Amino acid sequence: MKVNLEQVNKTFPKGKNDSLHVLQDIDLKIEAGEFVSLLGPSGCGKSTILNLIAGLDHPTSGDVYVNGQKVKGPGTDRVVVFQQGGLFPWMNVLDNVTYGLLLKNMSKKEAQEKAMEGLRMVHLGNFTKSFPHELSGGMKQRVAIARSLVMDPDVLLMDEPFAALDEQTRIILHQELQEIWEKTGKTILFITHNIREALTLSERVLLMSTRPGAIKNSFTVQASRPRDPSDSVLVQLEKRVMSELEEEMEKVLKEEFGDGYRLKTSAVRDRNREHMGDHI
Ligand SMILES: Nc1ncnc2c1ncn2[C@@H]1O[C@H](COP(=O)(O)OP(=O)(O)OP(=O)(O)O)[C@@H](O)[C@H]1O
Repeated sequence: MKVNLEQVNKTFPKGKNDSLHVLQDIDLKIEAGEFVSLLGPSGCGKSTILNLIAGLDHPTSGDVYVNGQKVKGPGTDRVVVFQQGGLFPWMNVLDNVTYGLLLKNMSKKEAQEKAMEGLRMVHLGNFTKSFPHELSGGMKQRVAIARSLVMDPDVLLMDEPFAALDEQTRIILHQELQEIWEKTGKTILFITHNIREALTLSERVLLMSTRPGAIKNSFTVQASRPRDPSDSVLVQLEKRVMSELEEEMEKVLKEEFGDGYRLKTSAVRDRNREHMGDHI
């Protein structure tokens, strides 16, 4: 077992005397080499789970294990790729990717060779001297992915890494990430709001219920790769996931707008398609 959460609860303090129960009794297992997506309505605690695995925060109760070891803080066995790649603007692409390796006391020559390998994997071998401001959003995220991969983490944690990108770029990055996953066999936990994105990329999609977040259902995606969104397996699965996600979204909206609120059932579907460049 690569990642294991056992009965994890997380509560944040809210104001002086109140608290917010964000995660409830989360049991989550990810096998070595698995690509798992975490899908759920806004605020259900997806990023909180990722932060707990990354060791950026601690559970209120329950335990988080990576490689059988209890997570006590951040470690080089786990790397996070965020929505904004967080590149150093004053460093060129090669230096950005080399940076973490030099911190591991690798020689400059070896670090640069490894960085070049990572950059070639994301097809940016010709952009080593460019600075982040000279790159498109998609290229910046590819540098961020290369920077994470060269650290050779056991687990790659991706928190909506493509959410800020345009549709075409996102589709290209989906292809690249699938290739990277197949080539490296990394264990990946990928957070997204987007059903199609989750189904295109993952072997397993975990659907979370609204706050306090719990794992509501797990869907195994058995479509062949490279994935084609029109594959009948994916289309059928998308419908099932969508109807369950709609239930959760309706709960969130009722909380926000009052009990009389009814979600138009097409709204989630249209939003997902719009996100994925499918303007039907
Ligand atoms: N450090 C914190 N202190 C207080 N509340 C927090 C903290 N971090 C997250 N929360 C709250 O916990 C809830 C879950 O947040 P989280 O970011 O994990 O949700 P999410 O499912 O990733 O949401 P989204 O999809 O909108 O990014 C939210 O209501 C958020 O406001």
